[in-house]
Amino acid sequence: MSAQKVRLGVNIDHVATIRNARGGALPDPVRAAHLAVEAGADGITAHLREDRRHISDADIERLSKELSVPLNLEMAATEEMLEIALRHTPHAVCLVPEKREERTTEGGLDVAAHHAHLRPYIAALNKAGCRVSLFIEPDPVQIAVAEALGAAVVELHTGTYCEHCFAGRRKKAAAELKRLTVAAKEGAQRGLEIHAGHGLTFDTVQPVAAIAQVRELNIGHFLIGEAIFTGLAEAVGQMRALIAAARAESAA
Ligand SMILES: CC(=O)[C@@H](O)[C@H](O)COP(=O)(O)O
Ligand SMILES: NCC(=O)COP(=O)(O)O
Repeated sequence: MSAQKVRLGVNIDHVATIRNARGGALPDPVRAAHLAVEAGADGITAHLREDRRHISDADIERLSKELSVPLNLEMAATEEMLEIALRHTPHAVCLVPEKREERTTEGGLDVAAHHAHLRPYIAALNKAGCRVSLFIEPDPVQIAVAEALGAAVVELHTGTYCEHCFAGRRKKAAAELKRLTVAAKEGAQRGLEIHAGHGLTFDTVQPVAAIAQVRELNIGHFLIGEAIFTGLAEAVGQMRALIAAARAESAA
């Protein structure tokens, strides 16, 4: 059986984190985006946070104008962000939960709890031609609600799986991987496109890439960190190769 390709979306947020540490223009996250594309990224992901701690409005404007690959704009489901998304109409909008005091995204968006707010919000994005993705936990209720809300895509949160891996909690990691696998199957059966991401590294990516229904992985923090040591092109190329190998092996 031939393996279907898993797209790699490179998240460039943390190039902007380094830039913002000094308040100037360097390093330029848009330059990193172009480099990632040259190295084989199929798309670019950028999270415009309410507090603008990394990606800025100007970055989104430049990415929207300059990219030759799809832009996946991650954002909280606020009125301010809706206005920005409708102005730029990126290829995809991924709705994520956001807390100002968190260090990073701590889990999936509870689409079941927020369905009344999300229904018209997603409809407005769909109407504008944006492909709506919901960043959720690998949970059957969340999957069912995502479908009912009219999202085209769910991005399954892999952060818990990665944390268990790093801490050496092998049984818990295996259980979380199972949850991801079951959720991916359930989502695909409901007609949703399955993406996954958060916290993935060279060591954790392959079991997730091997899940048959996964079509796209979004990876950022690790790749930008690895780029310090090997360069971004090498880091992206190595990640691409690991994903392709895992996919080929699972299809064999
Ligand atoms: C939603 C998500 O997983 C990404 O946005 C990622 O977390 C990078 O952004 P932060 O590091 O600011 O959370
Ligand atoms: N949605 C996940 C993403 O874009 C990248 O997350 P991370 O690799 O920076 O943790």
